[in-house]
Amino acid sequence: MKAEKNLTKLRKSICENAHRIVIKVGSSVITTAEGLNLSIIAQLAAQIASLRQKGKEIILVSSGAIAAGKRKMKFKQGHFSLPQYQALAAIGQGDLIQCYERAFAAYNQPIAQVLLTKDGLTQRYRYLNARHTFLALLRWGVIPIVNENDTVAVEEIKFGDNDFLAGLITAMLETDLLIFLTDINGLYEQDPRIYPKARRLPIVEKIDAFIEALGASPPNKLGRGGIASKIQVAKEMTALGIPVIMARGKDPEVLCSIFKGEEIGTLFIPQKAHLRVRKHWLASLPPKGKIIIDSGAEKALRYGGKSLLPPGVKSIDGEFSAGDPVCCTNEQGEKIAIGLVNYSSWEVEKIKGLKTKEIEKVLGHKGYEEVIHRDNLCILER
Ligand SMILES: Nc1ncnc2c1ncn2[C@@H]1O[C@H](COP(=O)(O)OP(=O)(O)O)[C@@H](O)[C@H]1O
Ligand SMILES: N[C@@H](CCC(=O)OP(=O)(O)O)C(=O)O
Repeated sequence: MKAEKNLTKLRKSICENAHRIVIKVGSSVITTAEGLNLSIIAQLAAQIASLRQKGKEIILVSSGAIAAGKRKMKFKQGHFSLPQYQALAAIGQGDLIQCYERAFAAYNQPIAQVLLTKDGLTQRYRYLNARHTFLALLRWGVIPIVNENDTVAVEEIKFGDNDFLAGLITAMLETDLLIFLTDINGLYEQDPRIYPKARRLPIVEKIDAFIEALGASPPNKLGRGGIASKIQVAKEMTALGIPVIMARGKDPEVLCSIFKGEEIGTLFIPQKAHLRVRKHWLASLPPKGKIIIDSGAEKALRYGGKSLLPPGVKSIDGEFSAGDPVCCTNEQGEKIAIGLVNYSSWEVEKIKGLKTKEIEKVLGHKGYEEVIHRDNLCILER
């Protein structure tokens, strides 16, 4: 009873404090065998509009273009080649966005269509452009409605594309919460299609081997990645400190219930303090010294989310102890990041430019591979 009460409290506090939220809607939620399910779309729009009115920032990642394309072309279920799926997505995307446009217009809620590819986001300037565009939309109170740009995304269309895309956007925008709306009320301890008596897991504290093994079940006909991609993304997000909720999107009040803290679906608990909060704190620390890094390390830190390793260190400035905050700059003196350093200044002086495996030989001990671990680094915006 006490545990239940605590769980409700936890859910409530996560949802109440979540300001920026990514909601991913699977094809299984908004489509039927005949095409798009307009009443479900209307239902979701009503709930999302009410979250907006409460001041929440929402990014909606929605599948459904392929199903809409099939309806338009009057194709029955059948087998399609990859280019045909891509063509169907291109045909259906317009319809999908039109349906959302109409549904949100009822609440005077502006929306924007954003088509992305995962690999596009790994390129530095595209990543930054996408981030800035999203932030501009959110500042204007617009709901970005995102889908994979299926025409160019060959690999992605085959496996869990939008689940991963939702994860990428969640991390890119330092979102407070990711919600997967799918056709089932959360994660079950066994595949419920095979074991109808399987129990739902209301909470997952850690994504361990048992939870990961649940991902072995194949997706439904309409879905792409199935439960596996959701578990994988939940693992990545909770490691960043972002909670994830998985629930049934067709339940008429699903989002309202989630935000009331009701015990529905599965809550994946974050593994540490929210990245944004922690990084905010890091950025506020007065640096004790300076580490000058080369252009390869600058790129790895800024755009790769990587740790700072000894080979990337060119020189140091000032004296600091292990655990102190230090500022990383490039060779032109531009500040790149602030982080908590694993080694003292004299140790960094000795291991700078070396390969990681040489640390022990030079220092006589190797506590860490990284000079600064990425979890302890806050990249400064340009
Ligand atoms: N352990 C499990 N718990 C919950 N659902 C599971 C499990 N194993 C397999 N599934 C299936 O995964 C499906 C959800 O994945 P998917 O079809 O890809 O949805 P979406 O279209 O929302 O991305 C559910 O319908 C469910 O039948
Ligand atoms: N981009 C495709 C979605 C593919 C996809 O990820 O589907 P799902 O597993 O249902 O989220 C479409 O719009 O149909």
